[in-house]
Amino acid sequence: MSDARKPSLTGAAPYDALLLLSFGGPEAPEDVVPFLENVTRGRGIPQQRLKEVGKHYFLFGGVSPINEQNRQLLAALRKDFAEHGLDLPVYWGNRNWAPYLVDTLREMAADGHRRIAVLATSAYAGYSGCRQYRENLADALATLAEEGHPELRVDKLRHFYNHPGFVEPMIDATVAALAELPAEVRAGARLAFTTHSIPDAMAETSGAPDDPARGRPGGAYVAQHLDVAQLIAEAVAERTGVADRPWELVFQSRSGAPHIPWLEPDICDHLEAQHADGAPAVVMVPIGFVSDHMEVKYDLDTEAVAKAADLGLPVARAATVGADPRFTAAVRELVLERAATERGEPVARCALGALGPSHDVCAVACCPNPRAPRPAAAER
Ligand SMILES: CC1=C(CCC(=O)O)c2cc3nc(cc4[nH]c(cc5[nH]c(cc1n2)c(C)c5CCC(=O)O)c(CCC(=O)O)c4C)C(CCC(=O)O)=C3C
Ligand SMILES: [Fe+2]
Repeated sequence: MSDARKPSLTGAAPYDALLLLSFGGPEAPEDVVPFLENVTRGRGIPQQRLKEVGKHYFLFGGVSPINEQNRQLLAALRKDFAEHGLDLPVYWGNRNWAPYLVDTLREMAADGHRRIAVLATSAYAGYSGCRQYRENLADALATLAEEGHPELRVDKLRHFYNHPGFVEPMIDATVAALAELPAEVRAGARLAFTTHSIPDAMAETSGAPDDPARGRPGGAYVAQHLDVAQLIAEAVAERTGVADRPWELVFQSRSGAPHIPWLEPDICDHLEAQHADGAPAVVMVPIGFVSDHMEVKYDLDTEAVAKAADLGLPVARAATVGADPRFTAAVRELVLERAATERGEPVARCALGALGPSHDVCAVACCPNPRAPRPAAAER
């Protein structure tokens, strides 16, 4: 640990609270349709796709695992902070379901909080994972200002995709998933790193205009995922002694109209191609997600697993980070790091891989809204 880092990681001032900001999901069958309406309002998702996605939720009793996972993360963060003497209350609010962001911010204001650090449960750059959350924050702040709290300030913490507290648990999970495969296919098993597909155009413009990850094909979204995939593949090679295990970044959970290009290949097409190519087994590693929510439970554990069974291709799926203690420690470090920065103190930023630590404050032109420009919070 560098000298610049140690003395500055002493307190959360100027922050007086942390907000865990997430997607939200339905918790009962009657929640499913209103939830999907919240998600897709004004976003041009075909009715047919909505019906289809509704079925995924009904298959699980209308309950998405995401809220329970966020409750667990919230509890784990509170425990981690308490154990490390960090006296910083942690709140939770969502974009698409209760507890709604605006209600949580109202509660935070009523509790006297004014300067709020925000952790979005999305590790990478991009409109859906970053800017849209900042637009949601701007909307909520506007409402709170009308209600007599114009003084609230929110700072979104930097992208954590390349933080060791996010990457290291995924390395362990990949090694564990390999061990679940029949012994005879383990050494030959290939890795399929998966993330949410997004429209090509959204991927192209993801990140800051001056981001080192930009200026090459794919934009920041793909470049960041490739960096993480490379890190995990290298570490897994070292841990398993298999040096040349093939890996690829693939995509899942495509929605949107068929004529609009989204990132490919899809995981199911990829499994088919791998099988045809003679792959003895595939481990799916969902690096795009922080918990085993519906995109993982349905699109991978249900749909992709069924596809693999049809093909007779052995597959295993690596766990997501969830509430791993290394991840909660990383969140604490990110809060303390940003707090020190805001106080004007020097601080080293922890990051693995080739791209370096991400920016603290997004540029106004970061990850542009694909539909129409809208105000976003936490930008310069
Ligand atoms: C990049 C990205 C992440 C990863 C980053 C992050 O984690 O934030 C993510 C996460 C999630 N996406 C989720 C659910 C949905 N996403 C949808 C639709 C869309 N996602 C998109 C992108 C992303 N989405 C996009 C470009 C659309 C098209 C419409 C639009 O431009 O907005 C739809 C509509 C129906 C459909 O699938 O077509 C649903 C239901 C859930 C909750 C799961 C649960 O309930 O457990 C989570 C965590
Ligand atoms: Fe999504």
